[in-house]
Amino acid sequence: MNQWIIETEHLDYGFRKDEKILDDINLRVPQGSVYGFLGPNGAGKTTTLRLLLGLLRSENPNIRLLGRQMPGSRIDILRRTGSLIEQPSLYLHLTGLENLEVFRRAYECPASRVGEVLRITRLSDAAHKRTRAYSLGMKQRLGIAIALLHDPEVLIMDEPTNGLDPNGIIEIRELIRDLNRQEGKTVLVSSHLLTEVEKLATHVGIIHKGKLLFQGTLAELQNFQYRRALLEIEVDNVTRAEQILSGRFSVSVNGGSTIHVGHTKPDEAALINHMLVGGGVGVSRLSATGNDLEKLFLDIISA
Ligand SMILES: Nc1ncnc2c1ncn2[C@@H]1O[C@H](COP(=O)(O)OP(=O)(O)OP(=O)(O)O)[C@@H](O)[C@H]1O
Repeated sequence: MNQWIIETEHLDYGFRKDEKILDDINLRVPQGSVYGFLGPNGAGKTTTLRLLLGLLRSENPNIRLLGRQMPGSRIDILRRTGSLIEQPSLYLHLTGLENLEVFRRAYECPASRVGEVLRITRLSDAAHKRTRAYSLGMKQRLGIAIALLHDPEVLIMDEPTNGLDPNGIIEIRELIRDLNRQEGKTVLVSSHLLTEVEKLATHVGIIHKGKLLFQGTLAELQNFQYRRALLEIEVDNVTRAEQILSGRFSVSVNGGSTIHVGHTKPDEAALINHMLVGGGVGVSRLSATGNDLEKLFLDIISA
């Protein structure tokens, strides 16, 4: 089978004839990955995920999940795919366990699966509590538990941490990590939070205004970022600092007492500081700019 668990080829979509909400999206989600699908509000994340799941119909559906074509093999695909799009639909007057039991019967899963998904989502202790009394994070985890009932190979989640407090965000992050590493699930998860994706994803796709601006491993994204990173250094002798560093680094003087050193790797800051101080230059400030994903993301979308 193809190494891509989820794949789209030149996927376009518009809600009306003359609009393009999605423009030439070529998603490549590798088997075993946690793929962070990043983009600001309105970028087209939910629309893409709905198309993948057959919840929206494209005229030109070049979509493959698990090596099968959507929507032609929809039933087959959905048997092997779990999803949480927006809020889970729960019966609030029922307990967590009763909710799971309703869906378990509907999906015709073995009875033993309920206890397993409660354990995986760390809801065993709350199983007998009415879901009305669940926190938002617990409701999300129960939604994920429902999505896991039929033991899918792939999980597709749309902004599962939206609206959660920091603790709830950490719990969902840990759950996704466990699902990937311990349960072997490939996970496609959308988010508008770069910091979240950075902590969680092995692969990243960045979407903006319906276009996929970047796709690759997290390391590739970070390499791209380092090429753009600058070290900003405040020194007491700009001329001397430039002499010391320019044989080895790309240095520019930024007026006054500040120099910029480009193309530095994260571990080179200490070496640069050492070289300057060793050469008799006083360093009063040394900081990395453009060295976080947030900045990189802004660079990409404004390019
Ligand atoms: N049912 C619909 N009818 C018409 N336009 C829609 C519909 N659903 C979404 N859109 C539009 O499609 C674009 C992409 O929306 P989408 O929900 O896919 O973005 P998103 O990246 O998921 O953002 P958000 O996080 O805000 O949901 C937006 O401009 C949105 O207004």
